[in-house]
Amino acid sequence: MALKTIGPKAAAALDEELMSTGSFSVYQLIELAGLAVAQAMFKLSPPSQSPNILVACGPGNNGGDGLVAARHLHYFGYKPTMYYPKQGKNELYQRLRTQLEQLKVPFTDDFHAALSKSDWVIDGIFGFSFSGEVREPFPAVIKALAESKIPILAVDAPSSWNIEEGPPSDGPGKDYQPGALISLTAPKPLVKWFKGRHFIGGRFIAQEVAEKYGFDVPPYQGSDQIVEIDT
Ligand SMILES: NC(=O)C1=CN([C@@H]2O[C@H](COP(=O)(O)OP(=O)(O)OC[C@H]3O[C@@H](n4cnc5c(N)ncnc54)[C@H](OP(=O)(O)O)[C@@H]3O)[C@@H](O)[C@H]2O)[C@@H](O)CC1
Ligand SMILES: [K+]
Repeated sequence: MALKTIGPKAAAALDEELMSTGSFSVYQLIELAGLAVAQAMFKLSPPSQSPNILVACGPGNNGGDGLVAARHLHYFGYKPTMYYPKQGKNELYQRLRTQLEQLKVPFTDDFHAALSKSDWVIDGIFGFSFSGEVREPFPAVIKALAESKIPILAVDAPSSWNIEEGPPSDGPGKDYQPGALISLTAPKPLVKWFKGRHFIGGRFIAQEVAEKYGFDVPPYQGSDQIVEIDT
């Protein structure tokens, strides 16, 4: 049976509906999404095996998920390092950054040096609002991710992939195939081209909302914020 997915327009509409009719704040959604990302990381490799996690964050909410995930990773026992070259305007991002700085989580400008010292990378650069060609300063970062042998957990989408059409046929993300992906709330159409371990997170969708948008709430167990599914 084909996995039910939601496209970028439906995903953005769902976000809007959660925050209007659903009365959620973006703070809550990002917090729960980021917690799910951190849990997926723990499931993939605990801090005893891979303490050094490079968290690459973009300017939107995908980056916000990365900032929150890093805070939880710190408390889980990892040593996250942040690469956050283009901070978005929303005041929320500054709050999340300050929370990390207070924990002495380092922020670096040198992505390549940080990558060489990492055990895993979390790709929180672009999510469902990415479109077009990758703009500066991210092409070199995406290229390094595509070429790296270090395992990667992508948040909601492998950054630079077209949300509906998958991996780009050209450009820095041409050969980018991360080993793990966590789809938030529901998989996006690009999962058709994804070959690694696949988790779903974002445990804040009521059954009737999922039905309205045409996807399934996965079978979360106990207090888990994530479910691993077959790709
Ligand atoms: N309900 C859910 O599922 C929830 C989902 N959540 C998460 O939010 C994510 C969606 O977040 P989002 O809408 O803020 O946008 P996102 O994908 O982070 O990136 C957009 C930014 O990237 C940039 N940009 C775009 N194209 C570019 C290019 N070609 N080259 C370079 N830059 C480019 C552009 O910035 P600009 O360059 O315009 O300043 C824009 O601001 C979603 O995937 C999930 O992870 C949860 O946190 C909450 C609950
Ligand atoms: K991403």
